Amino acid sequence: MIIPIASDHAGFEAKEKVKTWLEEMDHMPVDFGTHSDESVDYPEFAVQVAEKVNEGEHDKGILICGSGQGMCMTANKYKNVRAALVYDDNSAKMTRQHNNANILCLPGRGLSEEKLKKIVKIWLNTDFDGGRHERRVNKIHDLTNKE
Ligand SMILES: O=C(CO)[C@H](O)[C@H](O)[C@H](O)COP(=O)(O)O
Repeated sequence: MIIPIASDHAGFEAKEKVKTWLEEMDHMPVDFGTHSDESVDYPEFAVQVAEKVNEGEHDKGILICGSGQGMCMTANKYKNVRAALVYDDNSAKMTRQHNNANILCLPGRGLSEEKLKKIVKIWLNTDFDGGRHERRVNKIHDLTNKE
C-alpha cells in the first residue's frame, strides 16, 4: 500500500524509523516532510497527508509530532478524515476495528521504538468491523461543518 507520511521536527526521527518499518512490511511510504529536526509548524505538514486521504487518493496515512495531538486535531478538520491518536496496542486495534480510522497519529516523543513499531503493525493489519460501527462512524460524518 502507498502510505503518505509526514511529521514536524519533534516527529522527524520517528518518521524516519517508521518509513523503514513500512518498507519492511512491503508498504511504500511517500514522505511529505519535514526533512530535518529544525523547528517547523505541524499544521503545514498535517494538511499534506490529510488532503491525500480526504480526497481518496490514498486509503491510509501516518502523521507524527511530539505528542501526536496537534497533527490529529489538524487532520480531523477534513470531512473524510478519521485521524486517531494512538499510544498503545489496544487503541491501535480499536481505532481500526470500531472507528475505521484512516490516519494514524503518533507521538514522536515518549514511546520506545519497539512500542511504535508494534502500533504501526497492528494499525495497518487490523480491518474495520463494520456493522453497528459503520452506523456510528456515519453519524460522525453527518456532523461535518457543524458550528
Ligand atoms: O502539537 C503538538 C503538541 O500538541 C506537537 O507535539 C508539537 O510537536 C510540539 O508542540 C512541538 O513543540 P516544540 O516545543 O516547538 O518542539
